[in-house]
Amino acid sequence: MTRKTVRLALSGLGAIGGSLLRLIADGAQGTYSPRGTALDLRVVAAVDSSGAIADAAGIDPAPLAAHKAAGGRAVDLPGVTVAGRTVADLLAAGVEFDLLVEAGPGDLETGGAGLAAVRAARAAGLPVVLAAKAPLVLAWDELTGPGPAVAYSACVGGALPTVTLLRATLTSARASKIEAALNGTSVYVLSLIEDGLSPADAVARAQATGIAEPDPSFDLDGWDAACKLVILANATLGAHARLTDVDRTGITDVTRDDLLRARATGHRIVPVGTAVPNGTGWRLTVAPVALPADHPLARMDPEEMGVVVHTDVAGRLCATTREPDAVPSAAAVLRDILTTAG
Ligand SMILES: NC(=O)C1=CN([C@@H]2O[C@H](COP(=O)(O)OP(=O)(O)OC[C@H]3O[C@@H](n4cnc5c(N)ncnc54)[C@H](OP(=O)(O)O)[C@@H]3O)[C@@H](O)[C@H]2O)C=CC1
Ligand SMILES: N[C@@H](CC=O)C(=O)O
Repeated sequence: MTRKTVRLALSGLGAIGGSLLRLIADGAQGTYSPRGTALDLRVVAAVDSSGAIADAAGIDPAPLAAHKAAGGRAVDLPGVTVAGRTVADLLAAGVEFDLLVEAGPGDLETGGAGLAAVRAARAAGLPVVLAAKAPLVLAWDELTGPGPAVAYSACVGGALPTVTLLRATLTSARASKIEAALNGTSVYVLSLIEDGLSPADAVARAQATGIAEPDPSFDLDGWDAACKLVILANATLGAHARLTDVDRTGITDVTRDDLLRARATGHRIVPVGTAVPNGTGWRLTVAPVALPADHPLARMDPEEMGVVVHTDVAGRLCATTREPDAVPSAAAVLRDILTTAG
């Protein structure tokens, strides 16, 4: 049997990065890639807002996760070498790794440190697994074009393999409409508001689970859902869409009265990203929509996300995922690591 050590650099050590470290520490990956290679995952470098650290022998993932969960800075972890501030600094310092995981914050204007890290890794010939969506949305053609692999399933609905599912379905069918409720925070927050929580308390609850973005307006104003819709449409419909193509309305104007009134008429207001053909391309919208109560996305529980694809010959496909915290998305990152590196 083939056995392989995969040296990881992990950029971003928050909800996703920390969950991933714990999954690796627990051996949750089994030890096999989908191709049957036995993999030993070794974290040899890590980056947070304090800087970049490295240890060629491997940074023990459990103590690093515990150190971060306790509010520590990566550069203060005992026994590691500090190698600058960024992934590019790691590479310039000669730190060797086989794959970059990018799980830092997203900057939708410039791509920020995340896009810079992805570019540095790929320029060095290294594949990348993304949890951060901004690099992909801003540089779709570049990151999905020639060059080292970029895997991104965690960017489009956590552990729900939306891209794989839609690509398989659309191999022999044409989509007439895609509906995607893939911003878990908005679904959760609206459910809590409907239950009587204030918007501020509902957002605080979402933040406590680890699913909300560092800046929750990224969720509440529909940016995260718009990113996911762009990625989904580009990956499965060949849409060549950009963020500016999405007609976007967030959930901040939805009141408890709106939610209760919808219920009283047999509907539920759900934040939905929709793609429908508009002649030559696709019209993309993100907005809270009053769906009939028997619609698959209206039947989701507060911790679920889901996607529905309406097709010409393959029927209507629906899939949902229940994700009460960041762990399932970290599992999606792990799945991409095993698939890419194995
Ligand atoms: N949370 C979730 O459920 C999901 C999140 N994502 C995406 O994953 C990414 C991370 O999300 P999440 O873990 O929740 O976010 P967190 O805010 O929990 O963590 C962000 C991490 O990035 C670090 N960071 C900040 N600036 C930099 C920088 N310049 N270089 C490297 N690291 C930096 C932070 O450092 P420090 O610890 O020092 O503050 C922190 O460790 C986001 O892009 C998000 O959209 C995708 C799927 C699901
Ligand atoms: N903030 C996002 C996290 C995953 O992408 C969400 O709420 O779905």
